[in-house]
This record gives sequence, structure tokens and C-alpha cells, in this order.
Amino acid sequence: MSAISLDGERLAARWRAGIAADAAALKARGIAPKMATVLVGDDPASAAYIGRKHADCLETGIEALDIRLPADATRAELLEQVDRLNRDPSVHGLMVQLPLPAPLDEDEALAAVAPHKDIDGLHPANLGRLLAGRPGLLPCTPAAILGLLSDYDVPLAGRRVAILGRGPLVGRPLAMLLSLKDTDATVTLLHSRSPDIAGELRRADVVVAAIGVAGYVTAGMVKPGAAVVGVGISYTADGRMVSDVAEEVTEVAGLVTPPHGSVGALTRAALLRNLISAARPA
Ligand SMILES: Nc1nc2c(c(=O)[nH]1)N[C@@H](CN(C=O)c1ccc(C(=O)N[C@@H](CCC(=O)O)C(=O)O)cc1)CN2
Repeated sequence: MSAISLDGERLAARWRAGIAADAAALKARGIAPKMATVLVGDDPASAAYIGRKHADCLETGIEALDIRLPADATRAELLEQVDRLNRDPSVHGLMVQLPLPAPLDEDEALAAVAPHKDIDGLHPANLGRLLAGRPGLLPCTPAAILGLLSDYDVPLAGRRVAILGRGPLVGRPLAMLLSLKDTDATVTLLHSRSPDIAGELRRADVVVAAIGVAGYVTAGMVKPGAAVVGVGISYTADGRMVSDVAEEVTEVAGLVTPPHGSVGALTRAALLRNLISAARPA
């Protein structure tokens, strides 16, 4: 038996259509939504993500500023750019692409973004709101995963969700989002020191893998009929992109994401949803 494919690309196209309509409505009121991205260095994967974010802006009628700094940019240069964008009233939202080259401090860069322009949803104030149960701008990949599960009517209330990976971009904020009162999932956050990871995954109705270890989640770790979302990616020696979820999982799961392009496309759409929220007058 083959699992249903959790098609994030298709849902992302629907989200982008809604974003385009929202952007047009804002423009009719004299507000031209504008995003800025800051990329430091020349990491090819980061440059590709930025390129796709700007292509989405073009498609949805959102203005976009593409700020590039050299890999040896100083802390002061980066913070100055962020401060300039924070103070620019024509820019409604901005994001600093991660990872940053050493020795730049990622936490400092995320905290330098004005919370009301933080379309990544990664500023401590926005993460704190999530923790307090009063979410503001949502972290994009967790919002994308929730949207994907909801689009396929995957029940969450009272269900067990196992999240593999406690990283600040996906695992930790997703655990908070899923345990909010209106979601009511029972969340287990697993990491490299967790005992019996395979047993925990087998008990789960929903599995989210965000560790960046190729093919870690195998068919034997998945409860028959479960929904499985692969977020983490890694690269083989010959440059092939590989998911955390082994292809054989499709024979056991009820629903599973394709190897790539599903959560990534929705993550970008979630960024633009945040931008529209940030651009809307209070
Ligand atoms: N400031 C930020 N930096 C980074 C983020 C982020 O959200 N904000 N996330 C990643 C990079 N990224 C977006 O920028 C991103 C990459 C990959 C995925 C994803 O879910 N995986 C894809 C697979 C890869 C692909 O096809 O591109 C998928 O399965 O759909 C989400 C977000 C680090 N930096």
C-alpha cells in the first residue's frame, strides 16, 4: 500500500493566491506591502532559498528588497542594515537568512529585528507570545506543518505527535504551537539523548522529523496509517538532497510528505502570510 502524498506545493499555490488577493486589497488602500531579506555570504542553499522567496513576492505582487552582505561582514555592518530596515517605514517585514557565517551571532541578529516586522516569527518576543499561548507572528516552518496537516484533515486533538529534533527553527516552536489549547495535541519532543526513539515514534499518530539525518525514520518506526512529515534535509556525496524520512515509509504510513519541496514551499508562503499581517494597519 502507498501512503497519500502530503502535497505542500499545491497548498502553497492556494496560499499564494490568497496572499496576492490580500496584497491587492492593501494596495487599494494605499499600502504597498514590502519585504526585505538580508543574506550574508554566498552559501548556495541560502541563496537558492532567498531566490525562491523573491520569486514568490513577484508572483503575489509584493515588493521585495534583496540585501546582500559579504561573508566577512562585521557584526556592526549586519546590525546597521537590520536597524535601517527596522526604521524604514516602507518596509513592513524583514528576515535575516540563517545560517550566518562565523563569527556572527544568529541569536543577536534575530533579536535585532523589530518584533512587529519579524516575519520569520523567530524574535524572542514572538516566541515568548507563542509560549504564553497568545501567538503573534508565527514561526514559518511550524505554521507550514500545521497548515499542511489541517489541509489533509489529520486529526490532532487528543492525538500523539512525536517531533524528532529540538532545533529553534522547527522542533521547539512546533512543540509549542501543537500544544496550544485549540490544537490539543499530546506532544513528545525527541532529541539525540532521548531513550527509545523508535518506540516513541511507533506510538505516534503524527511524526515530524526535523534532524537532517538522511533516511533516519524507517518503516519499522512508523505506526500503520500515521501521518509523517519530513522537514530535515541532508546531501549525499554526489549532491543529492535526501529527506529524514526513508522512502519505504510510504508502505506503512497513511500520509507522508514527498522527499522535498512540500514543507519548503509552504514555509515561504507562511513568510508572506506574516508579511501581510505585519502590513495590515492595527
Ligand atoms: N531566517 C531563516 N533562515 C532559515 C530558515 C527560516 O525559516 N528562516 N529555514 C531554513 C531554510 N529554509 C528557509 O529559508 C527552509 C529550507 C527547507 C525547508 C523544508 O521544509 N524542506 C524542504 C526540502 C528542501 C527543498 O525542497 O527546498 C521540503 O521538504 O519542502 C524549509 C525552510 C534555514 N534558514
